[in-house]
Amino acid sequence: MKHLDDTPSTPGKFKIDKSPYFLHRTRWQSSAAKLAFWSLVFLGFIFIFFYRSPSSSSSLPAADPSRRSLRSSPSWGGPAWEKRVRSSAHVRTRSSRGVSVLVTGAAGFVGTHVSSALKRRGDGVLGLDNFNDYYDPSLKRSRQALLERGGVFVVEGDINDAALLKKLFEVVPFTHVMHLAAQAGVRYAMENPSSYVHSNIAGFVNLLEVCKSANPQPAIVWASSSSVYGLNTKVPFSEKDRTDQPASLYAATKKAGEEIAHTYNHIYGLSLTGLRFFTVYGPWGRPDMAYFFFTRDILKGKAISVFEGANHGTVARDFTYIDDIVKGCLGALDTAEKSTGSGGKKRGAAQLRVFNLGNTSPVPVTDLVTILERLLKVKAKRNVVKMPRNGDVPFTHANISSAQRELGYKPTTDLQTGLKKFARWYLGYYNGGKKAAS
Ligand SMILES: O=C(O)[C@H]1O[C@H](OP(=O)(O)OP(=O)(O)OC[C@H]2O[C@@H](n3ccc(=O)[nH]c3=O)[C@H](O)[C@@H]2O)[C@H](O)[C@@H](O)[C@@H]1O
Repeated sequence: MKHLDDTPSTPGKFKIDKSPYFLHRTRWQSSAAKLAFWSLVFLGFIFIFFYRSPSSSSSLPAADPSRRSLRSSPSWGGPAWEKRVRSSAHVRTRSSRGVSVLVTGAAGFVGTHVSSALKRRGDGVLGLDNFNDYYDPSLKRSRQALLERGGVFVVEGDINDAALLKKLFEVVPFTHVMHLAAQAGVRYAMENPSSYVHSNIAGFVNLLEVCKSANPQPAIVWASSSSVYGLNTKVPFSEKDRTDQPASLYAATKKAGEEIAHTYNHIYGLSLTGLRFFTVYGPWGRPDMAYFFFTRDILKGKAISVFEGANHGTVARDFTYIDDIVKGCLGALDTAEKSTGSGGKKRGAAQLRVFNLGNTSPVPVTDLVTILERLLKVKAKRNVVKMPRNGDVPFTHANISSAQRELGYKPTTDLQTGLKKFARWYLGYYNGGKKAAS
């Protein structure tokens, strides 16, 4: 699989296979032939309906409510589907270290990059994504198309769908789960709080329930967030610092995830590693993030709001480039110890870890805008406004010594270099900025 930076990425460039075929005109010789034809079509429909119906491929009783919700979700199941699942999750590397990973949120920004990196090195990867419309789903579909060309099948489904998750574990004994599916975004939590509870808490618990019962249990690496440091003022943020003052509901759900991870590790022996990502950016990124929509608005000539802190204080972020984050994720998977339970029973103490994955050099948001202006060759229309009370924190700064020591994590991309790669991708994907991101 090619590296994601090098991939031609304009949505219009994805070619739909158009196999040449010919329509043969058939002259019906008799009405008996017509009758036979339509009877066959009818029988074909009946066969497809029963064969592909999930209810025919699951052993759960019909009264199970999770199965009812399944009826409204996209269809899954059946031998052809299982074959695709198995083939995508098949380990191709000759090394005995090859892993078979279920990546949730695979059509998301980090999920696409991690899935692609795992596949490139020969690991088995199966993606799962619900393709929700928090941001433009066509970007997620483009990422999916990219992954599928590289041999990664992305199953369309939700982490709250227990029957689907169980089925996936029945088909593939995943050694690892890379759990990246989440409701992201700090500010949106004020608009749609329940979506955070649904994905980041209920969905996570549902996934852990299935993992704890799986035999063998997988090791789980999952995305926490730098936002758990909340109102902490001690810098740089270390994993030992307090995280009991979240400033947003988003942060609170990620913090809750860390506590939930502790519980499942303690009771069931699940091996769990949480990664606190620090403002990840790069090609194929998230349109809800500032660097992304600043780029869109600068190119459109639209004014952008640049936040400042109290008393004209600087607002800064420890922006971290996606390739560095991917290396951290792979380091976490490679050093994850096996879970110790089986079939829901703990047999010994299991690994429980949390790491900062940041860049260790915070950059003011005003500097981010200046770099974008230089790269896009367009002057931004800046409105400097007081940071609204919407869950944002004034600055982040990671201490990464723990990840360095345990995962071999060493970020190497500064903001200037990373944004250059992002801008190149953005201009290619959105046709020189003429086709604006939504
Ligand atoms: O590191 C993290 O844990 C989090 O990083 C980002 O959250 P954030 O750092 O707030 O990233 P952006 O929303 O892209 O904001 C970046 C900076 O731009 C500022 N900003 C944002 C929006 C705006 O209109 N103007 C503006 O100046 C923000 O205050 C912030 O300092 C992600 O959106 C979260 O999902 C993630 O968990």
